[in-house]
Amino acid sequence: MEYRELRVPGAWEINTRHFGDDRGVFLEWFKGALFAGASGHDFTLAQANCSVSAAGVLRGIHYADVPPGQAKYVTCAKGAVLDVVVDVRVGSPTYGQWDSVLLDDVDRKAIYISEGLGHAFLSLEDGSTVMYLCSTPYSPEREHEVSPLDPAIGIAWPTTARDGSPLTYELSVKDQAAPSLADAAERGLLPDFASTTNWISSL
Ligand SMILES: Cc1cn([C@H]2C[C@H](O)[C@@H](COP(=O)(O)OP(=O)(O)O[C@H]3O[C@@H](C)C(=O)[C@@H](O)[C@H]3O)O2)c(=O)[nH]c1=O
Repeated sequence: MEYRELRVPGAWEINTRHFGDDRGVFLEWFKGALFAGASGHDFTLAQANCSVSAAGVLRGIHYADVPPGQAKYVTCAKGAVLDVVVDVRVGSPTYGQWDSVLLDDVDRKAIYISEGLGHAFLSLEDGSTVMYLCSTPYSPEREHEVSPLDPAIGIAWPTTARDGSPLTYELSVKDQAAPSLADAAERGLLPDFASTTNWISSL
């Protein structure tokens, strides 16, 4: 396994090692001790999620109030998604910046998104199946969203699917109504960088 910190500090790309044989393939996509050693983040599993999305489905940008926040360790078991991390931590040196990792059933990478960061993904194929481990249980009243199409963030979402066909973005009603990053900041909805990093280092 190889770990690479992304342009947004607190987010990592994880490259997995594949063992292929006549039966198919085997791989480890999460190893707690190795990951903690590489990243300094001691990930404790509280919940595991799965979502299945048609091509063009765009979920996010989502984040949870810190503390405790919700760290996520994400992979794509089937299909392909462009997975994006956005720095929504007010006061962060990389505030408003984003980075992405292609998660698919070929490279079988994973991405880690620490507490206080925004997370979104776009499905590039029908039936894309995203599996993610969460550090805290779902708490709807503590979960927030920022528009994934906010031009000030400027995420370069792909316009074509894996097979080259054009994509029409499909967002939930909640995500369609999500504020811009600037609006969320003005309304005091965003995590604070200093308290987030203090909280993580106390874990
Ligand atoms: C996220 C979540 C949703 N739900 C329910 C609430 C709702 O009825 C239904 C669909 O929820 P949502 O529309 O919020 O699902 P979705 O838009 O897929 O939300 C997810 O997006 C990605 C980008 C993330 O990072 C996740 O943490 C999560 O926020 O599932 C749970 O029961 N548990 C959960 O952990």
